[in-house]
Amino acid sequence: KRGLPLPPGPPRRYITGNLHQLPTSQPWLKYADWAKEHGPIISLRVFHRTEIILNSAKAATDLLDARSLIYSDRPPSWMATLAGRARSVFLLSSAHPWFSRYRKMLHAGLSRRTAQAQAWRPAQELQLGVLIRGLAEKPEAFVGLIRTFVASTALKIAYGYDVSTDDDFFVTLIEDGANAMTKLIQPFFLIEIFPFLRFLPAWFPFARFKRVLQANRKMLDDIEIIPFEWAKNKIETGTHSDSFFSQYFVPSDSGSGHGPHGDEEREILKWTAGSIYGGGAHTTASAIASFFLFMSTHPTVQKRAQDEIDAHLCGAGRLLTLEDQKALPYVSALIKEVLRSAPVAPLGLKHRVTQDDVYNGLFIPKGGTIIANIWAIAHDDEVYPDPFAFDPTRHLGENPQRDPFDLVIGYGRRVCPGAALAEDTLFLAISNILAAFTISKALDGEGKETEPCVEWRTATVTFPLNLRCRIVPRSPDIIASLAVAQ
Ligand code: HEM
Repeated sequence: KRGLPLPPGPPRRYITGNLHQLPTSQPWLKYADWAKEHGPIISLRVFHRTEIILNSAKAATDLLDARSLIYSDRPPSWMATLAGRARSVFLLSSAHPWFSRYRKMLHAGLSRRTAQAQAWRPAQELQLGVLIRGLAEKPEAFVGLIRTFVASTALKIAYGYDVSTDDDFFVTLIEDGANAMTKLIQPFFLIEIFPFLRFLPAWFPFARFKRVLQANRKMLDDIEIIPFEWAKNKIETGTHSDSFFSQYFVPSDSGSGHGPHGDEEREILKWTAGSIYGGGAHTTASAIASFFLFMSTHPTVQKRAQDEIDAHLCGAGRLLTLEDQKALPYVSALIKEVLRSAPVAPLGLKHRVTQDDVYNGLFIPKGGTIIANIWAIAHDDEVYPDPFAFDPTRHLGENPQRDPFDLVIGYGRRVCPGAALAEDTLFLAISNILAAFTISKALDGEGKETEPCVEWRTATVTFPLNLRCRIVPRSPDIIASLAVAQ
């Protein structure tokens, strides 16, 4: 195998490889350009590390899905290990004995088919009411309202916790911890290339990362520990409400839970419950925010979706529920088109291959990092003709184009365990926002429409940049029905 060529890619320098060419802004665009030049699978080298980027759905599913047994590991992150986060759901090695236990627990707790998942409906619908009322009262604050909606949904489902205000204690705790982690990892990336640096003593001049880590360690640990202790206390005092946490913490002999039996199971519950906010909040917020942007730029699409909803509701001023989904195919197609046009995680999360492999005559070396360029896959004109047109009808009819949902939620044994929950939350939020409001371009000081910025932030989970819209109520009935329900 080792005699075969690596996937092609841009020319490298002798020692540093492609380091000088790594794009710092929206790297998925540059990778897609390189794929046009070199083919759908490209490789980059940074010092001695190889990164393989898969830019087509076929390559991603052939390798990450069909050969998932060897393609589902994560590249080790020394900074994350030093920060005590190597056991987080997102980073845990697929070879670790806890890996399948995490996956099983999340699958059972979040999958749509289980009875447990039905228990999340009231939480989703309650938070939805808060969102719609908030949009009616303070439309200019819509970005904050979206963030509160997803945070409240995630924390209610994970721990049974009610988010109270905009500066909620748990949300601030988790967000500050996650921001600190991002800031910690980026500037010290050399430790990932030269792991021996981790042995430097903290006082050593080049070991500033160790001192910074030590200073932040407690804040990072608190992300999972404080909600864990809060939820545990609620159960012990009999004041809890049903949640993912309570289902696994309440003892199995009580008849209502699956109770953890020891320290190890509690530790597993700590990480899995923590991953619901970590995996679900920013991703769902990103998709809802992109929906607002596309509605402001595509009034005809918005009108067609609203007409479909109005015809279905026949004047009944009520909230739409998941039972209405089947009757609203255009709205469902619109949601797919949002996820395709603006993939929430344009490069997914990195995988690692655990054995030497060969694909189409190309050598994929053991230990190589594998990246699915989800953005390129979702904009591949062989799968989605005219890929930059925002057109929900591509997902309708007898021969719909490939369902983007299957391509944007990751691959193989790492596929997103919250996908069904995300799909339900997005349907509830988007269909009801369309029923109750019309979204258009923001107005300037003279009352004229301004052109929106159609760009997304460079991050693992992206978000529209400088998002501004005008939101006007169109169904006072729906908003009023919420007040009555309250
Ligand atoms: C629009 C919404 C969402 C999108 C597009 C999305 C997408 C993704 C992607 C691309 C991955 C990486 C998979 C891979 O490595 O191949 C992932 C992982 C993950 N997602 Fe989601 N996600 C969404 C919502 C959610 C929700 C609501 C939750 C939790 C309730 C969640 C929890 C997770 C977790 C825990 C992982 C890590 C899985 C692992 O490493 O084994 N996600 N998601």
